[in-house]
Amino acid sequence: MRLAVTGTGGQVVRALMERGAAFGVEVLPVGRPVLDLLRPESVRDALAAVRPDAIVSAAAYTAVDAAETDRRKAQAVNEHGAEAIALAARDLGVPLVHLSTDYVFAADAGGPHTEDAPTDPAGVYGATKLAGERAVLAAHGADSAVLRTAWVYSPFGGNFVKTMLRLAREREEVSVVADQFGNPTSALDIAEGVIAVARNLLADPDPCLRGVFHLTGQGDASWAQLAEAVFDLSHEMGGPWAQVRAIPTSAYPTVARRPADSRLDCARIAAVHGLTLPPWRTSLRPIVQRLVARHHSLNQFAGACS
Ligand SMILES: NC(=O)C1=CN([C@@H]2O[C@H](COP(=O)(O)OP(=O)(O)OC[C@H]3O[C@@H](n4cnc5c(N)ncnc54)[C@H](OP(=O)(O)O)[C@@H]3O)[C@@H](O)[C@H]2O)C=CC1
Ligand SMILES: Cc1cn([C@H]2C[C@H](O)[C@@H](COP(=O)(O)OP(=O)(O)O[C@H]3O[C@@H](C)C(=O)[C@@H](O)[C@H]3O)O2)c(=O)[nH]c1=O
Ligand SMILES: [Mg+2]
Repeated sequence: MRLAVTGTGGQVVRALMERGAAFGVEVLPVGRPVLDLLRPESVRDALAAVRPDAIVSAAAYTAVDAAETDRRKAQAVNEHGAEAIALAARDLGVPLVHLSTDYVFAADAGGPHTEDAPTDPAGVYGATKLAGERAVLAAHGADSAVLRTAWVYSPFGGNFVKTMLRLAREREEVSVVADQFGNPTSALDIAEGVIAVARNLLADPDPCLRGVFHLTGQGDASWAQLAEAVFDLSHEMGGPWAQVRAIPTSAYPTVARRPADSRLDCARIAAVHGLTLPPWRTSLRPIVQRLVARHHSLNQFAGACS
């Protein structure tokens, strides 16, 4: 299977590049400057050029706080860019797997949320991602799966787990909000899920396989619990450790409001696509291991040169 993926440096695209080979999938990253979601007219030809059997839409404007003051760009990428990809997939006659987010749910709604639960994004990022889901389903709903995932971490790009390890090197104590709950999810697990869904779409025209699905790691956490798990694993592996100081959201002001409980119910994708991701703590371990090991080897290198 030739799988075109939008973006080149993002967490999910890099996870797909790493995992693709093991699954017999040729992963073809297509990103800037050739495919630029701010130039929707660039999208169709860029994707057509790699002759994909299926397309994964993994590029997005993901800076949650910056989106609040950059609405036009967030909307251009997350809504109009997503629509351009769906129109291209429709033109090329190939299935589309589009990624979306738990931040489509309201700041104060209780989870776990099913796919049919009401959405009401608290911020611009979530609002533009929700508009993107709708644009994708309107353009190519007959052959698209929208996968809402959450709290993505990986050895790649920028993410909360990497931020926590950096802070643990700098400080003895890190204050982290303990009243926002979600489902931490490994980008490497998402990559495997995306490949499985793309295969199912190619193999079977059943409409039940299309539409919106929730796909996260098993189990939930607060950001403070996730930070604690990162520090404990890191410590066990000889990496940095810090004390987590559990704080309320009110003590950590951010530009964007975030959901207090964006936990996702993943029963539908389990029933329909036969897909369940591992518990987040299981997948976190090898990723912290890689990040700690990478830091050690960088330090050794720096030592050898000084
Ligand atoms: N990160 C998270 O915690 C979560 C992410 N998601 C969703 O999952 C998907 C993948 O997220 P993730 O891998 O973490 O994303 P990252 O933030 O790691 O990477 C963003 C990707 O989008 C690309 N991109 C941004 N702007 C443009 C543009 N104008 N034209 C082309 N490409 C662009 C980047 O390009 P470049 O390669 O050039 O850097 C990069 O590849 C997204 O749809 C996101 O909304 C859902 C839930 C949680
Ligand atoms: C860095 C830091 C963050 N926090 C808080 C702020 C916020 O409420 C929470 C998470 O912070 P971050 O900004 O790292 O995470 P955030 O950018 O909100 O992560 C989100 O990204 C988008 C793309 C998604 O789709 C979501 O699923 C989710 O993963 O932790 C602390 O309490 N202490 C800290 O030191
Ligand atoms: Mg962030």
